[in-house]
Amino acid sequence: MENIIEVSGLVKMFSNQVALKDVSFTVKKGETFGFLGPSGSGKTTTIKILTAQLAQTDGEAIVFGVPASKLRGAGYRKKIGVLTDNSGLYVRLSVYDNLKLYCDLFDVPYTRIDEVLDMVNLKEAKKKVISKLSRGMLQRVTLARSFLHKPDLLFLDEPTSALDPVNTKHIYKGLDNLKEQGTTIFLTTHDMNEAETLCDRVAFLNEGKIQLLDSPKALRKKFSDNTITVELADGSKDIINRGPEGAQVMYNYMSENKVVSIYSNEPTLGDIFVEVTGRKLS
Ligand SMILES: Nc1ncnc2c1ncn2[C@@H]1O[C@H](COP(=O)(O)OP(=O)(O)OP(=O)(O)O)[C@@H](O)[C@H]1O
Repeated sequence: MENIIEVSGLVKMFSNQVALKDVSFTVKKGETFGFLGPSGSGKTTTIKILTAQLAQTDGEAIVFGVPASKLRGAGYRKKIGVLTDNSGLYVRLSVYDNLKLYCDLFDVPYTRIDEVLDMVNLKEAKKKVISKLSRGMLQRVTLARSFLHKPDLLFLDEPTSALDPVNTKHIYKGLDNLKEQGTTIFLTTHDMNEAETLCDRVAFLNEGKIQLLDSPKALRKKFSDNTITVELADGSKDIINRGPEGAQVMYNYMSENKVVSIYSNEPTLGDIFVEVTGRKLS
């Protein structure tokens, strides 16, 4: 499968401080790639390098087959969408008028505005002035703007950090839609459920390096202790091993009608991150 992003040996220093020590990964066309790490681990710095807003100190960052630093032309601008905490919106204009400006910039018909506002559940606020929006509403307008022009590659830096669960779910549906249309998504988040829900693969960034990279499912399997917990009718719990011995124990419980519920002890992505790095994600 074609690689849309190829990063190898990426280093970024700010004065004497190392933000990225040695980062390497690839992102395939059409995948949703989660870039996870604790605060200050270099996620935003990586997005800025990949979108030509910052120059790396060393290493390679290739996007669409060219060095990221060369992505400045109008052709590339149309292929890439970016959501960061810098909203880039005119605070005295309405939501609609802001998006109209971006339609003009990207040569997109105004009919697209209602489509993207629908995707972020914000149709009713279209006439509101930006300065009067709540933090969550502002995040949704910024998100709508980031994919207004149907980019091939979308960078989302913590897209749901200010949203309530209903809007978060709505956004997930919208992102699924974009994925179905072939958009490649590079996503940073602190929210491990979000990563599990949206991402085909996740990379754990810590201390300037990638510590793990795989699909959430493969990581959970790799770090599983191969046990399941059985909750019994008397309120007690038994942890049993998978395999023939555990099967016999399970059979006995079942035939004595003692089983209330059974669940797997696979770790969450958050558990795995803590185990590998000894650090919490937020
Ligand atoms: N312009 C800058 N000048 C100096 N240091 C910077 C600059 N930008 C980032 N840093 C430092 O680089 C490191 C990585 O920052 P970055 O913003 O990439 O982290 P992050 O993983 O995105 O964090 P968060 O999850 O809090 O957004 C931090 O130590 C930060 O202080």
